Amino acid sequence: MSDPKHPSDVTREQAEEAIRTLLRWAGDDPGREGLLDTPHRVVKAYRDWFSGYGEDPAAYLERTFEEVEGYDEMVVLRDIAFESHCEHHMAPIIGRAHVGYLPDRRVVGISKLARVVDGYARRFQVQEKLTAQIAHCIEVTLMPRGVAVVIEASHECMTTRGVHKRGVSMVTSQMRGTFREDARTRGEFLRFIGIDRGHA
Ligand SMILES: Nc1nc2c(ncn2[C@@H]2O[C@H](COP(=O)(O)OP(=O)(O)OP(=O)(O)O)[C@@H](O)[C@H]2O)c(=O)[nH]1
Ligand SMILES: [Zn+2]
Repeated sequence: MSDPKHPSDVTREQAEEAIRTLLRWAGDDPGREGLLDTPHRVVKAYRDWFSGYGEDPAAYLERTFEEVEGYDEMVVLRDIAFESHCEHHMAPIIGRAHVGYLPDRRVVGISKLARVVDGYARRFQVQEKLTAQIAHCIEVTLMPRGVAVVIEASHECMTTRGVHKRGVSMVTSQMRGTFREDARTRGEFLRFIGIDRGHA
């Protein structure tokens, strides 16, 4: 398999064989008509769900605009929908990320913050790690006065299996720089994203 963006030495044939094994292990027959193309489809789906391994999210923040005349307040991108997978069960994590930063001269094209979220989400994740990776990436590349990341997500490993608690969501946050040090800045961010009861 020669895909320069795919950072693995496993061939497509090997990956498809692994899917056939799982189908057999679940109790079905990978040779029956309805399942014949399934390993191919699953491998294709994995390319989509786990495309983050072929990306360097920091690269999205390289292009910045210096000095956006007269603007020195926080920039917030809220409700960034994402899909990820938990590293414990390989089950989907479906959620929304809210990202804010206080620019120090450099601002970034706003879509790039969503690309950073996806670049880390499309990997096997733990929500705390995902939250920290996004905050760290923005912090070290843009060097802003502060960064805030809040993620709300539901974990299918606890809604569709295990404890089976539907409707539960996990909330994580990372506050860096001014957002950590100054309660008013943090409060303003939480108000912007609509989580300001009992969090500030
Ligand atoms: N902190 C944290 N825990 C997670 C995340 N995703 C899944 N988990 C939890 O990881 C834990 C793994 O626990 P284990 O006891 O090893 O696995 P398990 O036997 O399948 O546990 P149950 O899910 O309780 O059935 C579970 O409690 C999951 O709910 C995450 O992003 N962050
Ligand atoms: Zn899980």
